[in-house]
Amino acid sequence: MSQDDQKRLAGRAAMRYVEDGMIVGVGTGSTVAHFIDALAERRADIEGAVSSSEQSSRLLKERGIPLLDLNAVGDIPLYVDGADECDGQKCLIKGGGAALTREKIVAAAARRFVCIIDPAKRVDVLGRFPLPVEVIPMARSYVAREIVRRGGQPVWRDGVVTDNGNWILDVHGLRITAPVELERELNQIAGVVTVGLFAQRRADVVLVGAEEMR
Ligand SMILES: O=C[C@H](O)[C@H](O)[C@H](O)COP(=O)(O)O
Repeated sequence: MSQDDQKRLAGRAAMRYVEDGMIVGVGTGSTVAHFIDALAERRADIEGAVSSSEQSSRLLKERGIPLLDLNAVGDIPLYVDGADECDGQKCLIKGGGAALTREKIVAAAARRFVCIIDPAKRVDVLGRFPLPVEVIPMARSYVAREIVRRGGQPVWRDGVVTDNGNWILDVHGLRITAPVELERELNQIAGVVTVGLFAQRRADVVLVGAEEMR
């Protein structure tokens, strides 16, 4: 089974958490694209979707799913999103697609976070995937130096501008054994907008796309 098939199975499996009349928070990425396809089949049953990126907003619009403004809806019952890595405590690395900030906002506003991944994303210790950090452009060099002081090797994702007009540093060389503490610490560096560690608000449910889901 291909990795894309595994993503499709995970995306479709998340539909069991979607209830009639619901407002659904929608993440970003190739696994979420499969979820959006499945959600489109039930678009008449739901109230609409709160999107976490311009990319997902486009997909949702193309499939006729009403887009809702987070400021107008308050808390949302369900958020479905992928991840770049997931450990045994449901802590995640996210932001490989640069959507981490809006993803973190929608996840924070959601009562339940269902994470959809293929098996390659599961790890014992987070950090093999470089940790994305969104930074205010003028702070790039300062934040990079602060990260080096903490043992990381930041690499600027040159040419990428986030939906919020900011830049991304990908931090290599971390072995993240205390994700909550690291998330808190990196968040406090001036100029950091969002750390792609989802540990304080981690997933509630993780669905791993695999053959036995068929
Ligand atoms: O910024 C992107 C997001 O955090 C994605 O959820 C993450 O990169 C996983 O994407 P994919 O499902 O394409 O592997």
